[in-house]
Amino acid sequence: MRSAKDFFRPLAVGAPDPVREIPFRPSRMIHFFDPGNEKMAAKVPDIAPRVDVLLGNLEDAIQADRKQAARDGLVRIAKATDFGQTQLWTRVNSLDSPWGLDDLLTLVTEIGDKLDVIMVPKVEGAEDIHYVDRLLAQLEAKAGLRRPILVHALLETARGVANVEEIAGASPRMQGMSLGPADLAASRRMKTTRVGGGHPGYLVRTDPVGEDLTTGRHTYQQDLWHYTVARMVDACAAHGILPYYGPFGDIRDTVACEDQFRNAFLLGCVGAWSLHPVQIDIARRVFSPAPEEVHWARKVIAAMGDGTGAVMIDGKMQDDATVKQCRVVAELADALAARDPELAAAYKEGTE
Ligand SMILES: CC(C)(COP(=O)(O)OP(=O)(O)OC[C@H]1O[C@@H](n2cnc3c(N)ncnc32)[C@H](O)[C@@H]1OP(=O)(O)O)[C@@H](O)C(=O)NCCC(=O)NCCSC(=O)C[C@](C)(O)C(=O)O
Ligand SMILES: [Mg+2]
Repeated sequence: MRSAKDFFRPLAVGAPDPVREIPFRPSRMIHFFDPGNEKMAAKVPDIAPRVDVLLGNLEDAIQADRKQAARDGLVRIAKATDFGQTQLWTRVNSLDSPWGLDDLLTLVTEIGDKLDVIMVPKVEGAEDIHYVDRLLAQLEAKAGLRRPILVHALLETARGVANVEEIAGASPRMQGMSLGPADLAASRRMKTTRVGGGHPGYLVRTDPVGEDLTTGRHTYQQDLWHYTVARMVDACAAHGILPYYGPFGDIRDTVACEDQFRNAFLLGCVGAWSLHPVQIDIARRVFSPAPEEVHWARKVIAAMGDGTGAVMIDGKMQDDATVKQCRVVAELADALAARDPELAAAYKEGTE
């Protein structure tokens, strides 16, 4: 482990200084697209202003013989597009694949000035982040980049989950983490065949009434991802980085997608992935606090003065801890309002 004194030193001569804090930028939806797919690529100019993050995916879901086309497509699109306030991310191929090294070499050299974050899949431990950290520093120096590219880890192996805290703290570049439920399920030998979401077999049942075991007993489906998301949220919060729910593969089931996203939002995640245009507005709705919540939070903050003591508002006790929760909601609302004029108006209404 590096000494605390060296932690914020560049890892290559001429590389930009690492950031000391991860800036909070709205990232309610990380919209995935295949940069080698002409139909999807053609939609980029329309989609870019509607999403917080646009991610050119090079890894899974891109066929082996289309990897080069996807990489070249991303370079072309990044050079030709003005993304405005929208962040540009990529997911490179895994570090043990035949493509991961060339992805990093090409992208940092060609479009490093446009890329905000590189998502690294199948991160197993701090050693994977250390490898990427040094390589990025070398490439940034070579390309003459002025700001460091940040790194996002995909938590999708059992070993990655076991090492989640050390991954979160492995480098000042660590921007955040997403849950990768499909690979994680396989790695854990879970018996699901889905990409995220629940399963009807994972449930609890109410106790029997009398001798009859079969009737009058309600079942409640449980959240398969609660444990992992909660661990990821704690690891991220402890290291000042941002947690995200990942993909929801049942594109048609917009209702369950919204539920899964909302669970993650309530637990502390700042966003989720959209795999299809239909999921963009779901993520926007879920990861933007409701105007009533924002108005309530501001009311509590105003009533709590210097933030200490206890007061009663609408029959509910408020104190030093509730005002902190309210600040989380109000600060998120301010950050989102600065990006989204419709939200700014909704958050303002009723407060004047
Ligand atoms: C699901 C698919 C095949 C359905 O694609 P489709 O063409 O069958 O759907 P559609 O409803 O017919 O599409 C309508 C229109 O929207 C376009 N379109 C469709 N999707 C997009 C998009 N994302 N961005 C931009 N445009 C899109 C599509 O091209 C079409 O255009 P058209 O009207 O001109 O014909 C398609 O949406 C897709 O490929 N999405 C991305 C999939 C992806 O990135 N998967 C990897 C992430 S999940 C993952 O990796 C797991 C993880 C984390 O690693 C782990 O848990 O382990
Ligand atoms: Mg995966």
